[in-house]
Parts: sequence; C-alpha cells; structure tokens
Amino acid sequence: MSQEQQEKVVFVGTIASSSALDQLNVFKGFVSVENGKITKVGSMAEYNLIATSNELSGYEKVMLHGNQLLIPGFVDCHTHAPQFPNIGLGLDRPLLEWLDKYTFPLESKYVDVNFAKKIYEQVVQRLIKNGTTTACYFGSLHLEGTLQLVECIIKYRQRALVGKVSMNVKNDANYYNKTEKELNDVETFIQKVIGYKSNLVAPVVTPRFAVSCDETLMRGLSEIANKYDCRIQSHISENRKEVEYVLSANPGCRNYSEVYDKNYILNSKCIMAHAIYLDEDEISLFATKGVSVAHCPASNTRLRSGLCPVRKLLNNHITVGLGTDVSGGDSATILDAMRRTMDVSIHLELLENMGPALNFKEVFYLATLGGAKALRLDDKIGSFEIGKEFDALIVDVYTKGGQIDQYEYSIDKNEEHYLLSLLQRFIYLGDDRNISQVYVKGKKVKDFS
Ligand SMILES: Nc1nc2[nH]cnc2c(=O)[nH]1
Ligand SMILES: [Zn+2]
Repeated sequence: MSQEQQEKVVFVGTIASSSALDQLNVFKGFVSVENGKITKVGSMAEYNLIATSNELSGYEKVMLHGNQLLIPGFVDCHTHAPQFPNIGLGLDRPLLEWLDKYTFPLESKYVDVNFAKKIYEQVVQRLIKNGTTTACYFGSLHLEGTLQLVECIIKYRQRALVGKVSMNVKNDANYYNKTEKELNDVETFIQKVIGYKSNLVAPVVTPRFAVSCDETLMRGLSEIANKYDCRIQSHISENRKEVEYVLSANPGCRNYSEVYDKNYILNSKCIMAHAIYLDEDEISLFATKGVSVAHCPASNTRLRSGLCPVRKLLNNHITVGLGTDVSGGDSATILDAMRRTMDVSIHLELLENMGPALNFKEVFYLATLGGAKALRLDDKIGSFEIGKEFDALIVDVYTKGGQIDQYEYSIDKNEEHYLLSLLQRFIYLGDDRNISQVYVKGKKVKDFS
C-alpha cells in the first residue's frame, strides 16, 4: 500500500452537506476519512464517544475553529479552459457573433502546445483556489493542446471530465476539422486520457453544438461515446438566433433537441449547457432520457442570451448543476454562479411569475450534490456520505481582509441558526479568501491557512 493510501484524517467542527434539493444538514460533528474515502460521519456526541475509545488512534485530527465550515467541494459542470484569456472581454456581441469574432480566434491559438500549457497551468490552479474540486471542461479543437489540459489537472490533482472540442463545419476563423480527422483525434484523445490511468480524470465526448457539427460527425461521436462508455457534453438552446439557425438548417426537426436526438447524442450520460428555450416536449424528452442541464447564469446574462427557468426544469425532474461557462461567463467561481442563479431565479419570480425563486440552501445543493448528479459522479462525490470520496473545502467565514471580517454577529444565539448564518454569509459574500483548504480524494491540494 502506498504512503498516500494510508492517510487517516478526522475533521471535527461545523459541517454542511446537502442530501437533496430541500435537504441541507448543518451540524457540529465529524467526518473521518481513510484512503481518501469517508468512513464515518457523526454528531459531536458520537465523536466524543469514539475519541475516548482507541478507534481514532493513528488518525490525524483537524479541529475546525468556531467560524469555520467543512463543506463538499464545488462542482463546475461547464467551463471552457482555453477561453480564460478572454475573461471579461468582448461581451458586447450576441452568441454567434461573439464566437466568430472573439472565441474561435482565441481557441485557434491552442495549436501551440506551449501556449496551451502556460494557460492551462493557470486555469487549473485558479479553479482549485476558488474551491472547484471537480470541473467539466471544454478544451479546444486540438488533440495535443487538450492533452496539456489533462496533464495540468493530473499535476494539480483536480477531479475533472475533459473534452476535446469537435467541430466540422467551416467558419470565418477556419477553426474546424475534416470529419475523418476529427473522429480519429477524438478516439486518440480518449485512449490517451484512459492511458494516464488517473482515477480522477475521465474523457468526455464534446460536440461543440449543432451549429458547428453535422450529422455524420454527431453520429460518429455518439458511436465513440458508446464504445468507450463516455459522457457527452454540448450546448443547447442558449440564444434565440442560435435556435432559429439550427431549426432552419434542420427543417425536418420540430425542435432543437430533436436534432441531437436523431443523431443519438441524448442519453443519461449527456450534459447540456444552457437549455434556456426548451419547449414542453423537449423538457419531457430530457427527463425521459435522463439528460442533465448545466445552468450557466453568468454567460446567459453577459451574452444577453436569456433567463433559464431552472425551477421549472427541476420541477420536471431534470437534473441540474451549475456552470461558470468562462468566457461567456465573466467569473470562474461557483460561488458567483450560486449568487447569479439566485438573482436570475428572483427575476423570473418577479417578472414571469415563475417562482418560488431558488434560495441559498437550494443553490448550495446545485453547486455540490446537484452538480455531482449532473455529471453522474454522485456515487463518488457531492456530499459527505460513508463510502464517498472526500472532496472538501475548509471555509473560514470571518477571515481577515475578507468581505465579512468585521461582522461576526448573529441575530439570535440559537446554535443551529448561528451555524446556518455562517453558510449563508459565505454563499452571499464569500470569495477565495474564505477558502482556506481544499481537499480532493482525501488529499490536501491547497492550503491557504
Ligand atoms: N457560451 C458558449 N456557448 C457556446 N455555444 C457553442 N460554443 C459556445 C461557447 O464556447 N460558449
Ligand atoms: Zn459553454
């Protein structure tokens, strides 16, 4: 057994973890971890009992102080690693123009593996610093460049799904591949990622969207996904002009989802970003097929795409996680995605009577277990349950220099309310300064304390 596998740690303090959209547990207690896996979760009383026996001998003890929280790591269900150099730039155009003018020209640069390595080193570290223990990435069109992303993820020990982007329809930037090369490259990419033998990183088949992939490519990609039992990710119904374009290019299809469905893209291992304008038939198709949605509120607003009715999707039994969607999104942190999810949801309640708006407890679920379910990783991560792998953050709510450091105050002295107020403040006001330690599969990957 390796040194790493023998680690035994027990975390003691305030713990917050969701078991369902409407089921948040915040309590004082402990989580014990052995070989990266959670072995016990319990109350303070239970901890005191086992602490006096010799059950915890050999365990390192991490005692959280009163204003710290232990929470599951954040899951970013949708982001574009090569687009980080454009973050906060070029948001003055709607989607299709933005792609042609800003995004494809930048992504074309990742043919240069040195450039790719330099950027991806920063991207992966930045996400970990912000508490994203799992990310579902779009890479670029390039095989070698996207392998650089995989190598950085392995180096910094993030958990991830990574896709080499597939496109075979010509565009102004000449950023596409011929179909045969594309299918060969995707298969090689998958084999190489599997060849790294990482238990944290898996490949994901990634047709960019129906505008840039024809039927032959989509069908070929679906076959590859089946052959290697891979997840598939793409974009759907993000922008009205995009939907119009896809329907005009596919006159036999009643809606956008049908274009994907007839090419075998939609299944229970498929994650679709945006899904703003799905009609009732598409919503039931997603529910029946088990397609997940990555909700990306920052880019939906910044590119003026629209307001995604997340409550309606959830009420219709669609699994939803959160995505930052950099660089359509202008923020790389899931904390920000949680806040924007609440904002959009409030706007829908006020303007469209589509309430009740999602609250902070519900977006915490979406950022953790919801995201894990959307990526079909909830057997491993997303909450503190015995047998799951330990991906977690230690949060320091009143950290010096942070947004909340002077306001150590709670309106009442009830302990449960006080513990909940810690989580509430972190969600509404926190940032990376409040994330003092980050763990992936039981191992500390960042220590800012
Ligand atoms: N937001 C966003 N939407 C897309 N649709 C197709 N490609 C993209 C992309 O890179 N970003
Ligand atoms: Zn996207």
